[in-house]
Amino acid sequence: MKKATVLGIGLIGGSLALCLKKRTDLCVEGFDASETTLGLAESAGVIDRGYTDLAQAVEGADYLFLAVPVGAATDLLDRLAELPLKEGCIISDVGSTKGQVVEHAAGLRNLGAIFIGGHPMAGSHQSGVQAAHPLLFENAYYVLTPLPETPLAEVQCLSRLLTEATGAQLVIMAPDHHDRVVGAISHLPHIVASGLVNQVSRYNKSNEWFHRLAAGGFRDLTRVAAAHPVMWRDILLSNRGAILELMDDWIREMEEIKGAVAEAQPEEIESFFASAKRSREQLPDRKRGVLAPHFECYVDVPDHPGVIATVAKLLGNNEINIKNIGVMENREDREGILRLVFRSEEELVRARSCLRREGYRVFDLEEKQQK
Ligand SMILES: NC(=O)c1ccc[n+]([C@@H]2O[C@H](COP(=O)([O-])OP(=O)(O)OC[C@H]3O[C@@H](n4cnc5c(N)ncnc54)[C@H](O)[C@@H]3O)[C@@H](O)[C@H]2O)c1
Ligand SMILES: O=C(O)C(=O)C[C@]1(C(=O)O)C=C[C@@H](O)C=C1
Repeated sequence: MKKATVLGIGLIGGSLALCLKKRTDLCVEGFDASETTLGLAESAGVIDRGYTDLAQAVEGADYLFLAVPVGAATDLLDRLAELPLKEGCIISDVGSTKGQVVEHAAGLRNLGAIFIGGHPMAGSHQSGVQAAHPLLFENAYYVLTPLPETPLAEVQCLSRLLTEATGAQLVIMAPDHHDRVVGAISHLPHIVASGLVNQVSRYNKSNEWFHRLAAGGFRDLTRVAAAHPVMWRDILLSNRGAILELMDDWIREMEEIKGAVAEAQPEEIESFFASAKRSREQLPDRKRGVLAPHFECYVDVPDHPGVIATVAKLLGNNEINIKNIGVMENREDREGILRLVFRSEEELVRARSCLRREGYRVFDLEEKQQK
């Protein structure tokens, strides 16, 4: 039996381990600095076996996946280069930045394995193995960043394994291209969200109404600011070049709108919002992509345990099979939204009317985006 070892069994490593365990016939082992994490992961069936000893964890492995904060990934690669890895072993990672780790791996003479950078474009503000989920990467993009000299056979082999295990859509990109694009759509927005939270929190120290009145808009806009500070520290430190350029552009963008407000220019202000509205509405809908499940609906549900089972049972009793079920997390402290996917339009139509009969509010994708 072939073996994959995931190094770092947190949100992403745990989710990947679950994917590999559920959808491939690999033996899936784990390495983590925390014994408690390994114990949790073993007892929840996330990994077959866990180790705090790196040499034991990677011995005989056909695949290694580094899923630690990006600052720790380069150290781990150095340690791996000192160990006898299995001939032909493929090493990948899941880090949010690619330039630094890919360059570091290429510079390691004795790595004794093929390194191919990777980054699943799905995640959450949560962390730790408790938040791991086998459907986390379903339909998401999953970027691989091989170098021109990386053997094609290994890229194809890794790509096939990840497609089968995660249900994600694999794409190939150059590391620096990845870092600029992801810098703009993930890293800069994270800085802006955290900056907003810090600014309001300073005001709140002398007047508690700032936090009390923080409603849907502020909460939706800043959800990601609750993420793990170490992970984000490492992301910023490993993508400094791209992030500094993006921050300059952001400051210019703010200066422009500040100027329009200062000069009381209604047309400029309106055009600032109008162009943002147009672009926001044109953002591609991932769920309508190549892997698109077309027969889906969304359901408002109260945020209490057992609600997924209740909905699944109701549909099951009416002989409607759910192909996929997921909880959307974008509305903190309010009722949740379940996303239900069916195999046919006929099942979708019957599910809608069955749920509505029971008093659930059911809506489609466009309505969900307006919420
Ligand atoms: N969270 C997201 O949304 C997201 C999405 C895509 C990619 N990523 C990337 O995935 C990686 C992991 O992020 P996460 O959210 O799963 O973090 P996490 O905090 O949930 O998990 C990290 C795990 O690594 C372990 N660990 C840390 N340093 C270690 C070391 N030196 N040796 C052994 N174990 C170590 C921790 O004990 C923990 O179990 C990061 O590189 C991050 O950039 C995160
Ligand atoms: O959804 C979130 O909470 C995330 O922060 C996920 C997110 C992102 O910014 O989109 C965060 C970092 C990863 O590298 C990839 C995905």
